Amino acid sequence: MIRSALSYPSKKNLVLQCLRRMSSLVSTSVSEVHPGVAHVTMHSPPVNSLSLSFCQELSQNLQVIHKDKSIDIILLQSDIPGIFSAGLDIKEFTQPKERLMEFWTAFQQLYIDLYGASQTTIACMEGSAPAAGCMLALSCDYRVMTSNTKAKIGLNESLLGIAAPPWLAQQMMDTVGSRVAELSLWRGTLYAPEQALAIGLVDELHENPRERALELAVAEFQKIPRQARAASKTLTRQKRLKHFHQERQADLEHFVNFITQDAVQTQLRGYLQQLAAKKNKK
Ligand SMILES: CCCCC/C=C\C/C=C\C/C=C/C(=O)SCCNC(=O)CCNC(=O)[C@H](O)C(C)(C)COP(=O)(O)OP(=O)(O)OC[C@H]1O[C@@H](n2cnc3c(N)ncnc32)[C@H](O)[C@@H]1OP(=O)(O)O
Repeated sequence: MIRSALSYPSKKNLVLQCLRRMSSLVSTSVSEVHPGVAHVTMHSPPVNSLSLSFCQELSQNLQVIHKDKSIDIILLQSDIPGIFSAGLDIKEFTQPKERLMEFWTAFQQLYIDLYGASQTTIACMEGSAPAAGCMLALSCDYRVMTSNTKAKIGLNESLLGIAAPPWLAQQMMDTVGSRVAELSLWRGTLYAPEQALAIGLVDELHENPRERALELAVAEFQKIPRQARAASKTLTRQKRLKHFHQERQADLEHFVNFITQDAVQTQLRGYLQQLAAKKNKK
């Protein structure tokens, strides 16, 4: 589905046009909402879970935007009410080895494309962001979350019988500090907005995260010279990315070995059943 949210007469932008054509196939759309500011909107019902194709598409869109010098701020959002992203598509974890490898490689690439973006990125969270949904938010430079207490954010992997990969755990540590991250990781805590703000997992709460993110982008962030924003990001993220590239293959092997264990597969099937049971009770 294509979003044509061009709300002002912008100059012809071939890259964005190309993105819109690509986006018409699947579940992300890109639109320029203000000069230099692009919305990347996730719309993969019911819950924006990150399947192989969704990861690949989001990455592709980000890669095209990275090359577009006219865009210097990306606002990542969802158009599904109450949901930012439910994290990785759990059904992907039960696939054969070849597919698991492709899936994890696409997820790693998404991390590189979002965390490593030279543009300023803002996560506009109007709903929940568990696990890899939280990874998307942590990879952005700034996080605005709804104040609606139904929304939750955090790394709940342990409750599925798995653990976050080291690079995601590191993002959490970098954001909230080692001890809070450590407790959050083993407890699998999902935080309500006020709690998330209190520990620094999000930067702001707002009734309307999209409106606030656009205001921040235009009134505050665009006033800081673009090259200075990008250089500051490099200071804090380059070392992490370099390490990630060195460990990427080992991370892939570790994931496949871990996720294919019988005990882990049993836990994951149980978790999927819990989700289905919860839905049937509604
Ligand atoms: C050191 C070891 C390293 C090795 C690494 C190993 C593993 C990788 C580890 C970590 C990386 C990241 C992992 C993940 O992201 S795992 C996913 C975690 N996500 C969740 O736990 C979220 C689960 N979902 C929910 O809590 C809720 O659905 C929601 C998001 C709060 C929304 O609630 P709502 O009430 O609106 O919807 P429903 O619950 O009714 O769901 C609707 C529909 O969607 C299906 N669904 C929900 N979430 C997922 C999902 N993540 N994947 C696949 N499907 C999902 C749900 O089952 C319903 O489906 P149905 O067919 O019944 O309509």
